[in-house]
Amino acid sequence: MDGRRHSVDVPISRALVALRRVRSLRDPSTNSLSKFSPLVENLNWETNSNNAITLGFENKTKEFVNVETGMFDIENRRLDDERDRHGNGQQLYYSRKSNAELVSHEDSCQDGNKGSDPFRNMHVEGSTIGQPSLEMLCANKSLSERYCSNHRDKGLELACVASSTDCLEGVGSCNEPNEGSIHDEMLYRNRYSKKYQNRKQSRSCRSAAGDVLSRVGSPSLSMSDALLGGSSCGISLNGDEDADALHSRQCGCGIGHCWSRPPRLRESNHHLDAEDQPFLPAGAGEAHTSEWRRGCNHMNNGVTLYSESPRSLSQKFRPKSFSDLVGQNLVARSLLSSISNGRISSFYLFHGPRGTGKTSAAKIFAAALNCLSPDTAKPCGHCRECFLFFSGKGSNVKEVDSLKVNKTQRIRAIIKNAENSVSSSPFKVLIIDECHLLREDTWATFLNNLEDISCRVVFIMVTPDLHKLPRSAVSRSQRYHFPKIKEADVAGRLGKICLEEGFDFDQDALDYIATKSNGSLRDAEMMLEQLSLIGKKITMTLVYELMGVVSDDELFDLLHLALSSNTPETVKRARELMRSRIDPLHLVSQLANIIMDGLAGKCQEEASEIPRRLFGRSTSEADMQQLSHALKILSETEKQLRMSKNQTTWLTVALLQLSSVGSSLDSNESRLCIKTMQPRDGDFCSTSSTTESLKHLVTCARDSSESCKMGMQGREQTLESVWKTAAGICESSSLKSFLQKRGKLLSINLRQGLAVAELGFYHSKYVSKAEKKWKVIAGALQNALGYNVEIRINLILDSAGKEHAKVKKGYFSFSSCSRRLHRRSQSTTECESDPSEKLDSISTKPLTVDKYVETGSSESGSHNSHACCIGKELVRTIRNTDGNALSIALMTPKHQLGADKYRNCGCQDLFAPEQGKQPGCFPRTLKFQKANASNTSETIFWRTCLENNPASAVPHPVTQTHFCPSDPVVSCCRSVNLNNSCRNHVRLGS
Ligand SMILES: Nc1ncnc2c1ncn2[C@@H]1O[C@H](COP(=O)(O)OP(=O)(O)OP(=O)(O)O)[C@@H](O)[C@H]1O
Ligand SMILES: [Zn+2]
Repeated sequence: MDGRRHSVDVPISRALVALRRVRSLRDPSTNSLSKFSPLVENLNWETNSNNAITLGFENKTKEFVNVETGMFDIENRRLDDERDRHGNGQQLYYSRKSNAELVSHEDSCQDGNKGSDPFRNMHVEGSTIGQPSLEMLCANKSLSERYCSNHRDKGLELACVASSTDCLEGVGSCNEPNEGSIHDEMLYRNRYSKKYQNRKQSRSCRSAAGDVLSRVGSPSLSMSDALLGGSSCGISLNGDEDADALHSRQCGCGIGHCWSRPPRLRESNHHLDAEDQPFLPAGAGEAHTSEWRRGCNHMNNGVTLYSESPRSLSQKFRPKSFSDLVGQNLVARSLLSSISNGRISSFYLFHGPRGTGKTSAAKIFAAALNCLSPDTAKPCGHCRECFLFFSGKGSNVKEVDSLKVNKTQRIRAIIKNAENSVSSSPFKVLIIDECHLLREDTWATFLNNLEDISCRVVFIMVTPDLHKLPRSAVSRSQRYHFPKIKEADVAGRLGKICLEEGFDFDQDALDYIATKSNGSLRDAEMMLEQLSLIGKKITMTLVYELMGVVSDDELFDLLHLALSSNTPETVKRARELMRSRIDPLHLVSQLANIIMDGLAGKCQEEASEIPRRLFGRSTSEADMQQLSHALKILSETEKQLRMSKNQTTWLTVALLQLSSVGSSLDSNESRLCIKTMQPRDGDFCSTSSTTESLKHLVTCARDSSESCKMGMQGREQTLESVWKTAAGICESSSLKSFLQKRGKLLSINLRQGLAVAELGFYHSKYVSKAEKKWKVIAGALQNALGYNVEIRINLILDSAGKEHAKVKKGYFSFSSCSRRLHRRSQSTTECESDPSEKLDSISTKPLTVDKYVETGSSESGSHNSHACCIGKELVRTIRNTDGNALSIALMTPKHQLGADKYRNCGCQDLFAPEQGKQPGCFPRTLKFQKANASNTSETIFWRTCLENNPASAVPHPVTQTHFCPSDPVVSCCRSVNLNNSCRNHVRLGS
């Protein structure tokens, strides 16, 4: 029997009993299982053919993997060796014992539990653990049949099919009198998992065995896990406040001094060597080991080491060799050749987008560094080092939680321990994932020590955010960039996975997933997994449904309607889509993608079809312009949608604007519209496409062209619907009906997150009523739009300058005052980002029309000529930088008033005193000073931009209001700079 593995066929219940006994073998003096740790470590489980599980108490052995069977094959050697050293100086030996001795051992254990220390005088040697003895130990033999099944057929080394409760029943029958049952233990642990953490420290041995046992009860338990319950704890948790749940599962051994035991049989017991020295200091944390192991049952060579099934496709198909790494050939080649050339650096930095294989590559590289194979294809997966690594038993490679090493002492200790623990293995490798989370001082300590680190210690830091790392760290590392994985590679990998997993699929669907994965193979695998769980064939429709995106056909349809200004249908279709499933943000990005493809069609053959599908004919330069304009609008809209609560409305607004530039249906007329929009020096200067479009929206309202009318219809609808929504939000029903009947939303102008809403009321008394309720109205609009709102309340006059009950379409509105409502958070940010916005945010106070200054300008022929396209009469309002209306200029002879009016209010003609001109007679260049204005920056200039008299232009001070009556749209530019171009502007009327 010597030199053979000693395994006995024993039903699982008995095995549990045996383990339970082990659990009960605490050293009463130290509450530690240390003396028996080898017993636990060397438990060997196997299935046998008669529905039983073999439990073997092994001696320390020389072990290797039998590649054919995929099993551990352990050559037992008698270990007449000192296994442990008890605290009282007595030595504990064990190897084989007669059954009788074993029984007495058990008895003594029980005795021990009753108070005496059974180990003190124990000397177990040369005994054979046999079935009879275990049967004697097992209280309930019949349970064994229930709990065990033959898993060899399934290629599993060990899996207990019994539920954990069942297993516990069996165990329960063997409860020691003075120990809580495992059931209790688990309940306790479940309920008080936190407390358990602390408790664990004091009674680590007991919980360790408990761990082993509880995991035996789990259907997903792997043999290796059971074995690793002890051996995987490369980190001693003793005294570590950071002990985490992972450790409660993994590091069950709690055998504090198993690390400090002097190494024996170094060559033959490699994985024990690993434990000889704590590679990491207490609390450094070891992460993901179990995850790594979980994925290890699909090694390249087909060796199945673990029966536990991986939790996800990602885990299952985690690359185990450089050849498994997809799309990172350059990195793989470089790392391999550094190994073959023996040029190993002590600090590697793997960076790149998420899910591109950085962590996997780090592990593969670590394994390759220690691989003993003479081949260049490393890691081989066969040699002892590879086995230890992939089985999770080795301790030469550690993955460290960056949050847990984030202390100067810790990182120092890690380095020190790594140095000290260098053993027969070529390298000690530390992988620190998410290393951008390390603090500056941790980095500093690390870098300071880097020079002195042994050449056999290798650090691999992994991060997706290189820019968050200190420059000094980056420059001292061997840097490897992991680029996004190409779509074709992702699709190829998905195809392989599908074939291997037996999924039914359409290649189109996989291609689409690849496109959507943004170069992250993990994202693609996750998506594939979700789709596979639906249990149908993986098709495009399924992908669309799951992703909440619309099909290309639907997209083309919608885009075609929008671009051809088919307003009613566009609105209808957009609503349908958004009502059904689509996320507006998704839709915007899909539309943008199609347009980009269409624009790329000029150079890409396959994409050239897109404009054709959109415009229904071969495309012109104008179409391309329209597409690029549409793209701008969509990109603006995307930003707005992120801030908006009312995404559907804004998306509809955006769609209706897509046709606003150079509609292919009616490009000439449309260009007319655009022409009126062209900003000139000193006029509008916003480059925002949305603002442009909204200007256009307003401009088109006055334009009689057919295409503009079509667009107008949609815009009116949208404004109406926004107004309706806003009115609906008002609580008071009288206000609701007042707003609906007496007012309307004339325009909305978006500007840097602020929606300037022009409201029109048909009578001055309504205007004053609206004035009184401005806060409620602004609040309602803010809710409806999801923006900070500035409202401008306008009196709508008819063409004869009279107030009237109903406004005619296309007529001009007159500004009277302005209010602004800011959401606090946004206004703060805006103020910080843009000084000019500070001025805006000041005006959160109610604003009043402080002075009306009327001035005649009859001699200005250009006024009238331009006014004709907006109505016969024109009133212009001048506002100060706060948006307060300072003056209103009525531009018709009928309303001409003498200069005395404005003189009365503190305004004066700029040149009149010097040039002897009568105030009011020189309307081209006038200076209005706000009454009682103490701050000269509030000086407002009103300049008529008569092209035939440029000399009338005054030099612009830094802050001024600039009117340009030659523009049919009344404009007020604030904060005009010296170059005569606006930094900011407000539209006063439309
Ligand atoms: N290049 C790749 N080749 C093969 N599989 C990959 C690759 N990249 C990612 N994967 C898959 O994605 C999973 C996660 O990969 P990994 O953790 O290595 O990515 P990562 O770049 O480190 O991501 P993160 O930065 O989020 O940690 C792997 O288990 C594997 O299934
Ligand atoms: Zn190897």
